Amino acid sequence: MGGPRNINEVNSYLKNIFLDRDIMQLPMQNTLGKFIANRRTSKVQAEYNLIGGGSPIEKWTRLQGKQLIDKLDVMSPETAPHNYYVGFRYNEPKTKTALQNILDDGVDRVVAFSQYFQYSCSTSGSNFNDLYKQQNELDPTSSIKWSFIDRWGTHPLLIKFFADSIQKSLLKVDPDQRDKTPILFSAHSLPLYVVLKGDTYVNEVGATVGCVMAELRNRGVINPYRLVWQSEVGPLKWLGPSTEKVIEKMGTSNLTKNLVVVPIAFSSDHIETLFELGIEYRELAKKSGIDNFILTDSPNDDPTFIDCITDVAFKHLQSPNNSNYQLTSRCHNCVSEQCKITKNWIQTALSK
Ligand SMILES: C=CC1=C(C)c2cc3[nH]c(cc4nc(cc5[nH]c(cc1n2)c(C)c5CCC(=O)O)C(CCC(=O)O)=C4C)c(C)c3C=C
Ligand SMILES: [Fe+2]
Ligand SMILES: [Fe+2]
Repeated sequence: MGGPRNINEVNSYLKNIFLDRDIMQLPMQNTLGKFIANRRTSKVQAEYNLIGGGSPIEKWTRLQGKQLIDKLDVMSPETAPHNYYVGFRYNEPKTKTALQNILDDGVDRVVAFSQYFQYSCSTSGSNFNDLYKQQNELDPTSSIKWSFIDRWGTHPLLIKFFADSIQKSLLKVDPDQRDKTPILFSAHSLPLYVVLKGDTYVNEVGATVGCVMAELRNRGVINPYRLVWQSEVGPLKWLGPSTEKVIEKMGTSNLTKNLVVVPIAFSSDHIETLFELGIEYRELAKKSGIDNFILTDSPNDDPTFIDCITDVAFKHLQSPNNSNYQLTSRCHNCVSEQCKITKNWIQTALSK
């Protein structure tokens, strides 16, 4: 996704999002997309101001990349030296910039590693579509051997990371209330038409939650849990129940005074965790009667998480075709010509 590095980049960042037909299809997209972006700019700028004046997503992604390659050099000397390049979708450093750097460095073997754990056409799919377009333009003779890591939402170390951080958070609840405290898994929502088209994201987020809860049950944790959806934006209908409404109701109906909230679909901190959950919903919870609102840490540079991405990359390098039969299959009702072209390219790239 990427994020604005300062508030002057917010408007162009939002325009890039709302003009991308892979993330949102609007009538008269060129006009309506720009209109929504312009109308949203000052509100979003104020939110970025509250989290330090820009998104920390690049800082975290670079820290993750650096630690990943250092570990890989030791674990997989036969594929060393490893390097990492950051390719964001809506702000610099974009995929085009990353690819230009890759070509300038004379690299001939690249793994496109999506940092979304769960696959959606609106996120990883949009990035792979953009990657196809950029490589077609900058490297038309295909000097690079590509392979792809598209989803890893049930990796055992990812599950361990979330289970550990939930257990750590539950310790912040009084022992007599601890077992009753609800665990609220919150993921970025999708417009309903994307879900109905057959996008696999919702199922994949459910699978992550299922594995985390199975791990916690194994450890004797008996708390109730729910999966809820955050960050709706624009005029479409979105998948619910919404994180905001569930928090409010849990508080006003006196269901609980303690709540553990787990951002389950983000690999690092940014506006959706730091502002929306950490500031906006924390205040809402307080107003609604929830005194103890506990937000679990994002993966960022947590050692278990770094071990997780390293293991995902390591196993992939040993067997690069691992998960790609799923990647080359299309949504049941996908009508995007670009998805078809990209998936054909991926199939061809893999058989090279
Ligand atoms: C799993 C992650 C994400 C999904 C799924 C997703 C879908 C999605 N997002 C929008 C629109 C916006 N997203 C915005 C910010 C944003 N989104 C994600 C992740 C997912 N989006 C992240 C990590 C971020 C934050 C980036 C940062 O701060 O560094 C924004 C901009 C902020 C705002 O205006 O609130 C928009 C807009 C749509 C339409 C969509 C599904 C189709
Ligand atoms: Fe988003
Ligand atoms: Fe698709």
